[in-house]
Amino acid sequence: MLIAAKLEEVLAAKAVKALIDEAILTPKPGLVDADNSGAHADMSLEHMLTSAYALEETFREIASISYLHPVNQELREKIAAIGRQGEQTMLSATNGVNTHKGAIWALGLLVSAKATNPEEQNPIKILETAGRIASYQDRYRPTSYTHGQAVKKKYPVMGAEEEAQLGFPHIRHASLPALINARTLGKTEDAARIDALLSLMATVDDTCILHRGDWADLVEIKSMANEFLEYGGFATEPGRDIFQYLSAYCKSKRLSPGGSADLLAATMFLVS
Ligand SMILES: CC(C)(COP(=O)(O)OP(=O)(O)OC[C@H]1O[C@@H](n2cnc3c(N)ncnc32)[C@H](O[C@H]2O[C@H](COP(=O)(O)OP(=O)(O)OP(=O)(O)O)[C@@H](O)[C@H]2O)[C@@H]1O)[C@@H](O)C(=O)NCCC(=O)NCCS
Ligand SMILES: Nc1ncnc2[nH]cnc12
Repeated sequence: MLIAAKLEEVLAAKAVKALIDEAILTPKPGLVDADNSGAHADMSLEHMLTSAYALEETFREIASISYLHPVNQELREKIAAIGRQGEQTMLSATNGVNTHKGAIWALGLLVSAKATNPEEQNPIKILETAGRIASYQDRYRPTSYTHGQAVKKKYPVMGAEEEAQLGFPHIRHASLPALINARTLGKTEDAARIDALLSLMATVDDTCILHRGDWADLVEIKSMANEFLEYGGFATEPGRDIFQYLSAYCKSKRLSPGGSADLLAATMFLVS
């Protein structure tokens, strides 16, 4: 078994690598990538990378506090405090740009889950443990109103919180199988990751999309992402065409699938 100090380093490095791999994956519809900033006027690749590196200490602290810790209310509240501090670290590093709030949440929970039982290798079990941790009430949660809360008042959707509490169903049923299938089919790693991202965009009720856009936008984006996958992705001309159309749609309407991007990073953390 890895000793605690080494485990902290390994898990924090893996979480940061997942954030970097997600940021540099190119092309991505509506998201910041190595070519452009997608639907974002205030965010660049530099913001994403600076934020990722700044968060290493946050993930290390989460791993350290979670090491062999029982899954209980105390653990939930300890990592919530570190996660909230991590959000401040992110905002300081990016001059106030919200690059990774959802990713701190998802990856923070996965780092914690893995550290509670370092022997566990099965991604599904790690997701289940993360779901159990997320299901304890966070009694010190600030009362401030978030975009996710505003969206959930308007539409009957699950946001980032429910996604985690249910053990990340979209990772289990969409991105993890999509990534593994694409690798098995011999696709390049970038093509496999793009398939995984689009499998999330085809299914996730992304509160980032619903906050900037509306229900019709979410339906349209899901439908185009589905078509991309059905056409065989970048391997076919109709697949490439629909990807261009989806990217143009997101950019012209300022729509960003930030929640799907976070879940892709979480997927890569599990099966790097
Ligand atoms: C419980 C929390 C998840 C808070 O949840 P809530 O829904 O209240 O909070 P939000 O502020 O809306 O943030 C949730 C972020 O999660 C991502 N996301 C969205 N939809 C989903 C989904 N269906 N499944 C999974 N993840 C999802 C998304 O993050 C990305 O988008 C961010 C930018 O989004 P947004 O704020 O809307 O846009 P801005 O650019 O800021 O504004 P505009 O320009 O549009 O005006 C970006 O950061 C991506 O990461 C959502 O934003 C949880 O966060 C919490 O309580 N944390 C406290 C600490 C804690 O307990 N930690 C424990 C583990 S560390
Ligand atoms: N690549 C990306 N672009 C914009 N928002 C994001 N949130 C997480 N990853 C992102």
